[in-house]
Amino acid sequence: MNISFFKYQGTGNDFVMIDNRAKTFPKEKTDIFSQICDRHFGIGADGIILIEDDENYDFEMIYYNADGSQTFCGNGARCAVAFAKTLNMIEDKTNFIAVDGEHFASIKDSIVSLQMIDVNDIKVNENSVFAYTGTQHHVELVDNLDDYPVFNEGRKIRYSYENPGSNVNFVQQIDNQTFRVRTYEKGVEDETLACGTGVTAVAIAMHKINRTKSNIISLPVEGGNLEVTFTEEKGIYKNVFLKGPAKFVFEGSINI
Ligand SMILES: N[C@@H](CCC[C@H](N)C(=O)O)C(=O)O
Repeated sequence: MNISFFKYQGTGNDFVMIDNRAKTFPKEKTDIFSQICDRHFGIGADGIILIEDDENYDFEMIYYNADGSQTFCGNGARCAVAFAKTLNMIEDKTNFIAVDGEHFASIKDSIVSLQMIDVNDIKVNENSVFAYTGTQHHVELVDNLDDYPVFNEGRKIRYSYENPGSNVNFVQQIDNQTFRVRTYEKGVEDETLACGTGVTAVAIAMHKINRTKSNIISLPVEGGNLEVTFTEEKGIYKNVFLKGPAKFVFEGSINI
């Protein structure tokens, strides 16, 4: 079967985007996701996104990690918005639906600002914070992020959470509103260059534990820079926005 695809990246978190409005993509083939995402034998990507029509929203975004598991993806959603615009499904603003609920987003000059779900599932532990931002995130401050063994430590922590586990974000504070982040992603089972739901969890966690009083947080990641803004009311984080670049890389077709 020949499948047309478009490759996008958001701060180096990379995705294969498929226009599945005709519903021809064989989602039921469980190994298709790992085949396509394989960086040697496939196209290579952290995940795959299907764009489908929806009765009540501009589109539905369906996200699969490289191993075929399904969840929400912040950078993937920002890329989905850029892709939907090139498909002429939206103009500069959109309401779309994903596995964690509805999202609003706007796009200007390849910068996508994405509204995330309200965040109220936050647990402060002795040396870490857990936050659910559309998917599971462990957040931990470390001293020297450059030399930190993100893969080995991330993998251990990822499996210390009950199924489906957790993504793991290691953080270094740079100033009173800037936090550098490196993330081990479950479902990719590796460090990625950026994680949108991850930096959202970091921004909220750092506010929650009083590392910052700002509600505009800059988050340098391995693949660029992201920004998270929010309001906080009685411990619930609302109006949470993730902002950063989302770019087309190349298009093609693959025989699978
Ligand atoms: N990179 C993503 C998160 C993708 C999902 C994650 N691997 C999981 O399984 O929870 C992002 O930008 O949010």
